[in-house]
Amino acid sequence: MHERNIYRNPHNFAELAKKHTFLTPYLSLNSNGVPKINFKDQEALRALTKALLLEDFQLNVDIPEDVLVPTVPLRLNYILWLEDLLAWNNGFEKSGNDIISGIDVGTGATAIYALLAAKKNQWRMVGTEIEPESVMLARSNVKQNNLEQLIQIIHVKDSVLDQVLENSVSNQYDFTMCNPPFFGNEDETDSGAKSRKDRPLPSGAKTGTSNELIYDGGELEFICKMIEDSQKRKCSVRIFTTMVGIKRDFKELLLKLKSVGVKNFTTTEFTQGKTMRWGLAWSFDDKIHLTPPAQVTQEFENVPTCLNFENYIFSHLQNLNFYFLKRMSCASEDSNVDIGIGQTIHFIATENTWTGQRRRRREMERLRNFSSTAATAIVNNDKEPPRKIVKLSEEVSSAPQQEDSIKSMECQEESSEFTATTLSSNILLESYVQLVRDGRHARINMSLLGGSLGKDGLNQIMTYLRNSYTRDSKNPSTELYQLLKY
Ligand SMILES: C[S@@+](CC[C@H](N)C(=O)[O-])C[C@H]1O[C@@H](n2cnc3c(N)ncnc32)[C@H](O)[C@@H]1O
Repeated sequence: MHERNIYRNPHNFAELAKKHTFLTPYLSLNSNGVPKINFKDQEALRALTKALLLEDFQLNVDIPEDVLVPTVPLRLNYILWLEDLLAWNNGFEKSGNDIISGIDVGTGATAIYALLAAKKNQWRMVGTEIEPESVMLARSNVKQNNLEQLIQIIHVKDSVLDQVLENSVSNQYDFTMCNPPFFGNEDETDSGAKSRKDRPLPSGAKTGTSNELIYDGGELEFICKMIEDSQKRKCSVRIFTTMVGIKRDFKELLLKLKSVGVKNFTTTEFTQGKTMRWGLAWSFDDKIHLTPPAQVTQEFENVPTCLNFENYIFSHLQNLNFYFLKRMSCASEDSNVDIGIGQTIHFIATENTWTGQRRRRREMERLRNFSSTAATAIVNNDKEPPRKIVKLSEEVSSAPQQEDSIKSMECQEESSEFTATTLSSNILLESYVQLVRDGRHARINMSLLGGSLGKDGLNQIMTYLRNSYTRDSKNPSTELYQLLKY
């Protein structure tokens, strides 16, 4: 189970039933006198799902008889994985009204994924569904939870992604998700040999109408169609994902991805008790992270409260002639990457201005002692990159991110003109730098986005920042240190 899944520890059914009394009739005692639920009883499963959604997500959901009863822990695993995928890409730098937006293909009568995503993360969701009855029930569940602002349920005809993405624009959706119909025909839905062997049913009761569970050709065919559709609409969605129920389907699915030109894909495992499912994610954008990006972290203790640490580090990076694409304030206690409260800077380095700094400083020191005129001449010959300490205005540190990015770029030296040619020609390093300040404790977390230097480059810059800070804190009369005091 995902490490953030709140259901990692066993449920306390007695406590749950005290608050949600409709669960009480389904409780019995095991041999140790501990309350248990019979997961093979569909009614009990339905009551448990309703109680968990109410208790943990304040979602009031109707699950009519004979429709698939979604198990909450397994569904939550998928949502948590999507959170990870988004966090590895810094949430695609959303802010304000520009919120995360996803599609749940085959949302079902309960619209469970759309409801969880909207309620837990305030993501904007479109749920697609082919069964008219399920569309009606899903809409009613959305309305009942006052989530119409965030969730739209679309009735699709015979299409997997084509119809919902028909009039979409570039990057309109951050992700798609899907729990595909599992079976190829009616016979397979009997919990007979084939289904047990290929896609073991959850150890609980078999629930769901035939139409919900069957697709001609089974999940393999459904996901292959989804992959084909994704190629046609590759610009509309950043990350396509689906659940996979039969492990051996991966072989064909990966071949299918290759056949449509996908190089960037990943798989994951979802487990809930004895039930095992898998996740498949792919993107046509090779810069999107589907696995955690390389990271380098440095902690700083006893940072003087009078020092504006974020601006201090930002100024150092600025003096290295980096290009700043964006600067964002972040306050995400709940975030997947535990970054607390602070700032994130997205930068690109196209020239190595950070190594050999100590040698340059010593050289300068020596020359200063020798003769100021001679020093100027020799330093110029040494092609010392232009240095300018920029005092950042309060406005820059607190302004909304779009303006930040422009202002940050305006703060650059003239020599750092930001052009597409420079960028594409020689990117040494592209990174997010997260700066977190908590009283006298500070943390810098750098995540690699790209560039020829890779993680080595991150380590070099972190060393440079650590050494600069150690030096400046021993000698707080330095110009930079003074300028960046509150
Ligand atoms: C296994 S159920 C998943 C339901 C729900 N998402 C869940 O996880 O509990 C698959 C759903 O996909 C729907 N479905 C089948 N073909 C579809 C299509 N082409 N487009 C959208 N939904 C489809 C079925 O009606 C069913 O509700």
